Amino acid sequence: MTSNEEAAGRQGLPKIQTDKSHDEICHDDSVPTVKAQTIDELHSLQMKKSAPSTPTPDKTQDVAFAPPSGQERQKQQLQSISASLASLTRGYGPKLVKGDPARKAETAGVSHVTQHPAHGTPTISVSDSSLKFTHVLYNLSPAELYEQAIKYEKGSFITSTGALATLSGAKTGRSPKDKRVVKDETTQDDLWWGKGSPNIEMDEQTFMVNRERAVDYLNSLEKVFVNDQFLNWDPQNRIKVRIVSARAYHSLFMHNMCIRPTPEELENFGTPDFTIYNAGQFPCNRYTHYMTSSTSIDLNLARREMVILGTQYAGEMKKGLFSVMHYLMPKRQILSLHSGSNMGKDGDVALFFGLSGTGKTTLSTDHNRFLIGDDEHCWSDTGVSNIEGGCYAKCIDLSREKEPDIWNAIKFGTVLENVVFEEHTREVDYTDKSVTENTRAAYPIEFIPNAKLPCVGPHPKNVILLACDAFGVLPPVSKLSLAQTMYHFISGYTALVAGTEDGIKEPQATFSACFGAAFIMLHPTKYAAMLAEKMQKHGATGWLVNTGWSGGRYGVGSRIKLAHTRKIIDAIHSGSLLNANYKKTEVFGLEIPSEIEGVPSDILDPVNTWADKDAYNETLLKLAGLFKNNFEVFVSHKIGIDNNLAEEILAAGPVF
Ligand SMILES: Nc1ncnc2c1ncn2[C@@H]1O[C@H](COP(=O)(O)OP(=O)(O)OP(=O)(O)O)[C@@H](O)[C@H]1O
Ligand SMILES: O=C([O-])CC(=O)C(=O)O
Ligand SMILES: [Ca+2]
Ligand SMILES: [Mn+2]
Repeated sequence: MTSNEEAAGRQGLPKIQTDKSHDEICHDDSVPTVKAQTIDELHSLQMKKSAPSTPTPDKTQDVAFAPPSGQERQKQQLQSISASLASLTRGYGPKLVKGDPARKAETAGVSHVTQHPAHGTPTISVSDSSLKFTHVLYNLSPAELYEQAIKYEKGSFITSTGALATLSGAKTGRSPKDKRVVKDETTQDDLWWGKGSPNIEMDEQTFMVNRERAVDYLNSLEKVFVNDQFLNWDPQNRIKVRIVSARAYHSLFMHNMCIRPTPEELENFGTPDFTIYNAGQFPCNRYTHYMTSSTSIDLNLARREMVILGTQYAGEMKKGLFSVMHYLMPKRQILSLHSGSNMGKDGDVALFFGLSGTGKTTLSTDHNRFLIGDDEHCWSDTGVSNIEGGCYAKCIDLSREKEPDIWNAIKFGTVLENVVFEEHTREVDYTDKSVTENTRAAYPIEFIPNAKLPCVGPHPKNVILLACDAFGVLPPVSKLSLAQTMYHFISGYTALVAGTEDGIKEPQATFSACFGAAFIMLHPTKYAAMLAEKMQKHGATGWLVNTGWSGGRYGVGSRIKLAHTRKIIDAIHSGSLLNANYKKTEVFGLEIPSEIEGVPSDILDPVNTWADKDAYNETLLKLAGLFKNNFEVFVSHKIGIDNNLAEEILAAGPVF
């Protein structure tokens, strides 16, 4: 107190007198006090250490047969991660310690591992990197990842519904032109290369240069996130993946998108089958051979590794792993598919194929059916299995009324990418495209109330091909012959409307083989042949559903109402559409129904909805021409199904 204040006090308020006449001690409240003597002790009481999830070995057991102790297992785990992060020139990995570097008290007692060169002589540190420790944040929980993101990553906020809003940085979509695949003796013959292929080659040496760059970057950090998780719900064909990343956002994204191991599964995880090094904040070196920008997404199938430099868009990890599955699964006679999948109460399964934005997630998330998965599946001899453990929904113009299950899934634990929210209330404005049109929500599949867990189902009954036709000439629904299904599957038509692929802003017709050419590794006809064989064997019916324009092309007509598309899909699922009356359209030769419950009949034949019939015919022929041009490369290609079908497929395209 200053003397002025003292003076003011003396003049103003009366001096407080404490009554010391009573003997009792004065308590400021009546509740019992905490058991801690110091603040640090109090804080140490707040958090319980996680209990070990497997019993500690019985001391009386023979030591040789005893499972490793908790400490031993921790050490093995760190050794495995250190090996993952090893620089290939130095031959050994970084010194690791588990836990958050900000919580010194917690990490101090944890054992650390150093891996020295094989010859075993004591090493004299010749580089600064071998003097430092890297903290490993291993399979953190969503709550822990939220804290990491909010504390350390600019642009991380909790929205009013509890989701974690994040920014993916300069890239808000995938960069297919920056994808590279190592061409070696094996992949040279196995993979699809050249015109139309997504696999742009790089050599082994260049891969190593980029790998070293990513690993050095990650090792230079104080801490890295490591996720050990699974892909594929089919237990016989499960793949173990490790994701090393620098951002809590990336770790939470993959926590949601891959299958989450139980504590027991995690303890017995062992060596991963595939590892991603995500150094997305750090660019590749543009002077490196094969590099055409600062972004590089590199896949090395022989080493079972992927390196990401120069893009923080999390979808690269998801779709990078999907590419890997597109290689590994067909080797086992299992078909990998860019499709959603759901199942009715009677066990009828539907697949939803389609390029980005055509409705796989929206239409497979159906309140009346069980969701198996929204984007990536396998079709094996035993049925369908989801590759992933979560969904990745487009959020632009999301509404509670039209997509209630997706709306409700955006809660605590969900990653919300690139959305705009109100500064104070943190309410998200889903119509706002200020950051990007490709706003996304990534959530665990359990967030959908009627998810089918485990995410597997029997053989599909319906195969629905979705196309968002910006020309407005494809019918809202057509029933396909097997040959037509193959023709449209190989064509993979849509008109891209939004910017999922970086740089595409204006709508434009796209053909992408197997409805996902960006991710396939083998020639499209290999997947098509497998699909034909499976559909034939299990008696599945193919459908083409236009979720795009009606009443004119983009700019003139409007997008088909989601409510109408849902009615069409309902009629496919129930089997009622199979028995409707059909007529064949001109040019594309598509079978279209005359009526569907809940859908205005006049929209079923697109010619009815166009005011200008000449414009309709002109546009129809234009689109048919685009189909024909696109299919030319496949005409010379032998489609490895029986010869009759191969010829039928060629004849199943537009005739004009
Ligand atoms: N008639 C319609 N049918 C389906 N979707 C529609 C329709 N009209 C508008 N939409 C909107 O189109 C978008 C479809 O996106 P969705 O997330 O389902 O794409 P996707 O096929 O899953 O793509 P990706 O592979 O990129 O995840 C949603 O935003 C949905 O609200
Ligand atoms: O990969 C992405 O960014 C989103 C997606 O599902 C797709 O494009 O098919
Ligand atoms: Ca999707
Ligand atoms: Mn997709």
